[in-house]
Parts: sequence; C-alpha cells; structure tokens
Amino acid sequence: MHLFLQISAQEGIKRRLYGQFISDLKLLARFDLEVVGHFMDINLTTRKLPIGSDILRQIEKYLQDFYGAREYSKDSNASENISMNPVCAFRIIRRVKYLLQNSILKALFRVKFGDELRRIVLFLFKNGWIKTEDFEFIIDSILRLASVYNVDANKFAMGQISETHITNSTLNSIHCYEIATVAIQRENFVSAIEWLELAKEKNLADQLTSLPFVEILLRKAIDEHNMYFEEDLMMDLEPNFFSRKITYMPNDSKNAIKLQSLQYEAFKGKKGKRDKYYQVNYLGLCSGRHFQTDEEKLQLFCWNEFKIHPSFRIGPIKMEFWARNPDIVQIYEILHESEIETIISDTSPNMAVSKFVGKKTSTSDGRGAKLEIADRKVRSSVNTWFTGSESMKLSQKIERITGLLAVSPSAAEQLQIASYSLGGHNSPHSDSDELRKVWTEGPRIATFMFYLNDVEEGGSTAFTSLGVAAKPSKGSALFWYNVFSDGTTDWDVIHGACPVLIGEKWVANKWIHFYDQFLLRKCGMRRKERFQIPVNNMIT
Ligand SMILES: O=C(O)CCC(=O)C(=O)O
Ligand SMILES: [Fe+2]
Repeated sequence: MHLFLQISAQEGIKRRLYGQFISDLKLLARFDLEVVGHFMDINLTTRKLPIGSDILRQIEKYLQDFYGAREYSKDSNASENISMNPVCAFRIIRRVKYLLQNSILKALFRVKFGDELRRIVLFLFKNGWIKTEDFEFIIDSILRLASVYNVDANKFAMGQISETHITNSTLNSIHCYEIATVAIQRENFVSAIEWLELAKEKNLADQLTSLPFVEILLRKAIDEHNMYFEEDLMMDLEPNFFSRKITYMPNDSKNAIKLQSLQYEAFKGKKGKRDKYYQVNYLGLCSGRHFQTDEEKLQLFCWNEFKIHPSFRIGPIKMEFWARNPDIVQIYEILHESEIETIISDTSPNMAVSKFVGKKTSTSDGRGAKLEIADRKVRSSVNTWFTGSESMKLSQKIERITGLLAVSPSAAEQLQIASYSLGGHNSPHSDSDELRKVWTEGPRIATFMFYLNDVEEGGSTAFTSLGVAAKPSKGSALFWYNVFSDGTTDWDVIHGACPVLIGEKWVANKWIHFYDQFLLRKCGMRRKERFQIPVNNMIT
C-alpha cells in the first residue's frame, strides 16, 4: 500500500489544511495506520532499538495514543470512516503533529533510521507537514459544532457527538485544555470556560495537565468574559457570552444561561435585514427547530411534475415545496449515480478554499468592486468549477425543469462544486447580493443547487427567514428565485449551510442570470412581484 499521493504541492500555492478537505483527512488516517504498522514491527522486533531507549518510549506513546482511542481497525477503509467524525479527526491530526513530527521524527533523524523513516518523511514532505494551523483548524471545527448543535463539551469529550453517533474516541484533560486555548484566542468565552472546567474535572482522573495552568487560564477566560460582557447590550453581543457575569466559584458557569439560547427565544422567526436575526435563526434551524406557522405548513405539498417540457425524458419527477411565497422547491432523483461520480472525480483534484464576496471597495468610476475574501468563520468549504463534457447536459436538464435559460455562458455561471468537511459551513447570505448588480449579466435571478451525497449528520440548508431547513438527499436539487421581478434582492430567501457534524457534504450550484431571461418571462401585473414556481404549468 503506497500512500505517497500528492494533495496540492504546487509551488507558490498555499496548501489546503488537512481538515479542510475530507479526502485529505482520509489520506492522513491511512498514513497514521501505516505508521502504526511500522511501529508495531519495531516494537515487536526490538533488535532494531534498545529496550528502554528514548525513541522506543516515544514510539510506545504513539501506539498508546492510537490504541487508546480504541476506535481503530486494521482495515484501511474502516480507518477512513473513523476520520469522518470530529473527535477522531482531532486525535489523528494531533497525534501525527505532536507525537510523530515533533518528537519521534526528530529523535529518529539522530539515529538515521532506515527505510521506514524515509517513507514517513516522504509522505509528509509531499503532502505537507502538519502545522499549528492544521491543528487549530480542526479545533475551530469542534468549537463550531459544539456551539451550533449545542453539544455539551463533556459529551463531546466522551465521544458522544450526537444522539445517534457515539465513538470510542475520547478527549483527556490535555485535549480539553488545548481546545480551550484556541477558544480564548477566538474570544469564544462560553466555550473556553466550559472546556477549562472540563479539563479540571478530567485532570482529577488522568492527572495529565498542570492544574495551576488550567486555573490561571480559567481565571483569564472568566475575566475576559466579564470585561467584554455588557448587560445593556446583551441582545446585540455575539452568542458566545453567558447572560451574566461569571464568578470564580467552581462550576458557576453551569448555572448560567447562554446568550445564544436567550437570543433564540427573543428573535426566532423574525425576518428583516438584521444580521442577528439570521444568525440566531440559523442556529435554531440547524439544530432541528423549525418555525413555520401552521398556516404556512398547510400551503406545502408534493406532486409529480410531468408537464415541464415536451421533450422531457426522465419525467414524471417528484417535486416538493419547502416554502411558499417565496417558493422553495426540492426536486428528487434528477441526478444519476454515474453523473455524480463523474462530477466528483473530475473536480476533486482542483478544489481550493472557498472565498466569498466581502465588502465593496471604492473604484474611480464610483461603482465599486467586489472583494473576494476567505474567512472560515463565515464560510468553510472548498470549491471549484465543473467544466467537463457532462456540464452542458446538466444545464439542459436545468433549463427543462426551471423553464429558464441556463446553457449559454451569459445566461448562467458554470456549475460550482463545493465540498464541506467536518465542521464545514456557510453562514446565511443571499446568492444575489447588491454587489452582483454591477455584473453585466444582471443579478442571479435563481439558484439551482444539486445535493451530490447524503450527509450522515448536519449539513442542512437553512432558510433563516422562512423557518425551514432542507435536508441533503443524494441526487436531488433545490430551486428558488433570489430576486423580485424588478431585479432587487429578495431578502426572505437568505440561506446558509449548517455545519457537517458527521461525514462530508457535496453540492453543485448553478446560478442563473437575470437579463438573458427577459424574452422568456411572462409579464406580471406589477413592476415588483415575486416569481412563482408552477405546478404542472399551473400557478397554484
Ligand atoms: O450547501 C448549501 O446547503 C448551501 C450552499 C450555498 O448557499 C452557496 O454555496 O451559496
Ligand atoms: Fe447560497
């Protein structure tokens, strides 16, 4: 088994972090397994290294860390699946960085340790050494998942990632301490305090940390929380505060209410352009709460669509409304397994960290320019464009289903393929924000988004003003209009991708432009109205 594949070692291009793309994580999990194989050999045939030597002790530590996580398998496919949960991914990245790279390899270099060393070094050399940033990335994912899905730090540390997903991989007091350190750097005080209190508790049993260090950091986290906390501004603060100041009394934070839950109760279901409403509704919807009214729910139904286009070949197809006015529809079983395989295998090697349109910069003509930035707090995924020979067929399919033009380059963008790893997400946004109006093809009138896989847990698409979240279902697609008939943004279709809790997520976005559609569209009664999605050619 040779794993010396290249992830993205092009010169000058910043490589992806190991946690950013699930196949990089899987590769690392297989590498870890191979390293363990070598070390087992070394351990069993001690003729290579003297018993009691420093290197052997460190190798034993690596093996202990591996087997201590108790969720291991000799089967390399199973080891890939293991890496698809956030606690295991954290343990693998940490083990390879701190136990292998920083200790064993340094010691092995001194004794010029043959072939195995060459193979190990070659892998890391080709695929990239694990950096502090890789480690912080996976911690950021854990912190995001614990906050969004409201998972208690203690449950996470026991491997209880959700109601149904329990792993044997656990966290000790050092791990909890390390997670808290990153939480403090991110000014995420609720999490920092929770993880430090847990580190204290775990230290009683495992005695792996220095208690004074944990205490000092805990006091720092509490002080910072109290310093930034303002009772009068409570509802405008970030959700990562408690609703009161915290004392140094042990476990005082356990009796405090988190601002996140208070804000959710106050803002749930509120529409309007306030960032806080989106943010708070997003948290609720991702963790399974819905807030459509009974009347709104009564408007929803599913149907078999067969009159979409006279030359439609695969109909009838099942369609279902998630929301009305604005209409959101899910269309089932429209991608074949072979199409999905082609898209994924064609695009996987080209994936790069996703960017998004940030603030407008000023330009001399006064129109402003869009500035693309990457910030994983807002969006954490990788993406690329699919230009394979199948892409035309997919655009034709979209044309038949939506009745909009999508094939010509001015009518729509190429198909964007995005992949989310553990903790991967996209904060609430409009696909056609005001900045896009400067585009010559007009704003993005509609979005047609395919789901390319089933996500084991998490990863729903949350419509934060409409109170619903659609669940990824392999081979289906979501379709909605982003603008009113006058081209202005419809802020009610603002949406975000919930973080992936277990597994991975793949989507393909087709953004359809406004101006090319002019000759096709039927005129309405007014200048500004919503586009509706017909049911078998009838407006319902
Ligand atoms: O992945 C999703 O569920 C939504 C993706 C999205 O909104 C986007 O890429 O614009
Ligand atoms: Fe979007």
